[in-house]
Amino acid sequence: MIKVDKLVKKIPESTLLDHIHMEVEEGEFIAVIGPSGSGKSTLLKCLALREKWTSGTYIADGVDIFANKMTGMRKIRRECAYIEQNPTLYPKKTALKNVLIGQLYQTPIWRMVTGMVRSDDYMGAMDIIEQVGLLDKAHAKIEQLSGGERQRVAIARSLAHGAKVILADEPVLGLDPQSVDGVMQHLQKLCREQKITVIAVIQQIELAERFASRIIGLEAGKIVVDVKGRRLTQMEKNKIFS
Ligand SMILES: Nc1ncnc2c1ncn2[C@@H]1O[C@H](COP(=O)(O)OP(=O)(O)OP(=O)(O)O)[C@@H](O)[C@H]1O
Repeated sequence: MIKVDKLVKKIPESTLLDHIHMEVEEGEFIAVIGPSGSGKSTLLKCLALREKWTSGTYIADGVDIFANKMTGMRKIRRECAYIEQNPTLYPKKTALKNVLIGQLYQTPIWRMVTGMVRSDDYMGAMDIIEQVGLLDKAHAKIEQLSGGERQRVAIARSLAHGAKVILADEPVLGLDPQSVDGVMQHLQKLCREQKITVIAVIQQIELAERFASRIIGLEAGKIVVDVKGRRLTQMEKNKIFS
């Protein structure tokens, strides 16, 4: 579904990503791990086209993104959602309103201007809120929600926006253990049940092993470990955190 080949990201002083090759299937839950400064966030931003690539090829669902610039970029913008650590949400609006705002991207302009919400938009947003386990918080304002719940609203908003791939940058950093499990469980469920693809930067190896279907280890901008469906060996951990 996604094929990245020879992705290089350079800045004048150094090479941040060095010949990254990855093939990602629909419904995979990939945890990207690695030491600080190894290029994890840069990788996610490059996949979301928030960072310019120095070179490389990027194919999504058979579309060569850089060869078909306009359609390719539109496809990535629409289908690949980048979720920051502290996602920007409207604090005074409810979880439902925030998700509906995501959905409005797919709504005709006149509806956005008039603010008219169709009942099927409302139902769709509620369905998505249910998928991330926040039905009981749908009418709560963002400022009343915990960090983990806000993360889940951001995930729901990107799904409402039509995302098929969620690129989450440290979605559980700084959350309490219960919220960490809640966010990870819901990401896992989206992959398994909705065939959403998740690529998330996860700092703790134990969490990556418990929830992700695949672990990619980065070190100095290179993929040094790529394993599916199993724990890391001590040797693999040493390779990443040498
Ligand atoms: N736009 C930029 N200009 C200059 N240096 C950058 C830029 N973006 C990232 N870097 C540097 O590139 C390296 C990789 O950054 P990145 O944020 O991708 O690492 P990371 O693995 O996500 O780190 P952390 O775990 O600390 O968040 C770092 O040394 C960072 O300082």
